[in-house]
Amino acid sequence: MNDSQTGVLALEDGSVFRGVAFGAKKTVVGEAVFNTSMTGYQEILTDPSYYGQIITMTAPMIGNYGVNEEDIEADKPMCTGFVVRELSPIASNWRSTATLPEYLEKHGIPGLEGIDTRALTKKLRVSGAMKCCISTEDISDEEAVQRAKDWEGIVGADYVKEVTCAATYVYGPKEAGWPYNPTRSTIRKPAREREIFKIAALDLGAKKSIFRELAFHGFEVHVFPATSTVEEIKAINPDGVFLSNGPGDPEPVTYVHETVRGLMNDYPVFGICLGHQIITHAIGAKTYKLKFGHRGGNQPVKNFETDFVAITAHNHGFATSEEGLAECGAEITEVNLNDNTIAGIKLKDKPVFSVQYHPEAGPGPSDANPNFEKFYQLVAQSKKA
Ligand SMILES: NC(=O)CC[C@H](N)C(=O)O
Repeated sequence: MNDSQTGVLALEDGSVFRGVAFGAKKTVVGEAVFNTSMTGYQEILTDPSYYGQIITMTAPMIGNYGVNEEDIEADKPMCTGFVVRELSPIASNWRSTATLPEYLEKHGIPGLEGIDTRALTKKLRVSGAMKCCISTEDISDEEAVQRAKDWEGIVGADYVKEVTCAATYVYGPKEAGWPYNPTRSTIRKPAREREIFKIAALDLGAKKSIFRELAFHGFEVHVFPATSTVEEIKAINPDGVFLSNGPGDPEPVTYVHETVRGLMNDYPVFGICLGHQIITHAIGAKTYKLKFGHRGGNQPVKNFETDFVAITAHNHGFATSEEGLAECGAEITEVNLNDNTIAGIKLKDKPVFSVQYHPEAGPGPSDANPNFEKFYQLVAQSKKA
């Protein structure tokens, strides 16, 4: 390590970690969060829900299999910065087209290695998610701490408008490579010989794998920008409505709450993560910021309707509040067994349901995948009725 390689990570509480710079040469500020997934760093980097965040991976070695053209949730990395304990000196995989540092450099994302990620994670667990600055340039510890403190933070900011699509597009079984997608390394059982339903999806910062799963289950997904109006969505006469994941605080995006309020009475609705939090607000209930959030692939969720526990993928820093939920017409269907936070809700008198976790995984276990089939059946039933 020489001086030009030293980088710094500073937290708003004054803690400073020094490490080795990789990726882009830059100074950035964001929310420090940690992800406990063992693999899937490329999906994590490109998940738009990480917009505004500096991700620390708790797995001790990252970068071993490089990066490829397929395992992406968006066309470029969406997080603000990336922190690892040890960057693998070798990137080895038959699908790999570049190394992790090359990829981050190309897309202007700074990375740090050699950070004591265990100490950092413990700090975040005790104190909660914190404002953070990482720099791969030559700045002092004091300046890095000051920059972290000066950052306005994620609460109250609308990040959805930064990551939603610019125009409407269609992603159906055909676009997903039906009957199977030969560019994916796994051949998926498609929605063969079943009726294809047309759904409208509000793109709040959607992961590609969610639309892929919807398409594989028999949905032609008409993707709409987050600012689309109720009239624009109703104009395509959809069979159902889907609300995607997305970054930031669910509370300030009131224009999305209103759109969903205007659709909820007329269509079956399914929401994932931010989509779940948006349904919460649309019915008049509340969300709150979790201390340090859930990010990883091993979160146990109990479903009261099936009595099953699923191991699920999570990436969220906010959660639905139990307060006032029943009065607003919702029922809790699932809870996270680690901390009893709400992991799923449904409306008592409407075909509307949502989950806080990620049934598409990407990366993570597929235990919760049946949620997509549940939505398909809900749409099929309401079409018949
Ligand atoms: N993955 C998501 O959709 C995240 C939702 C929201 N931004 C949160 O952090 O809670």
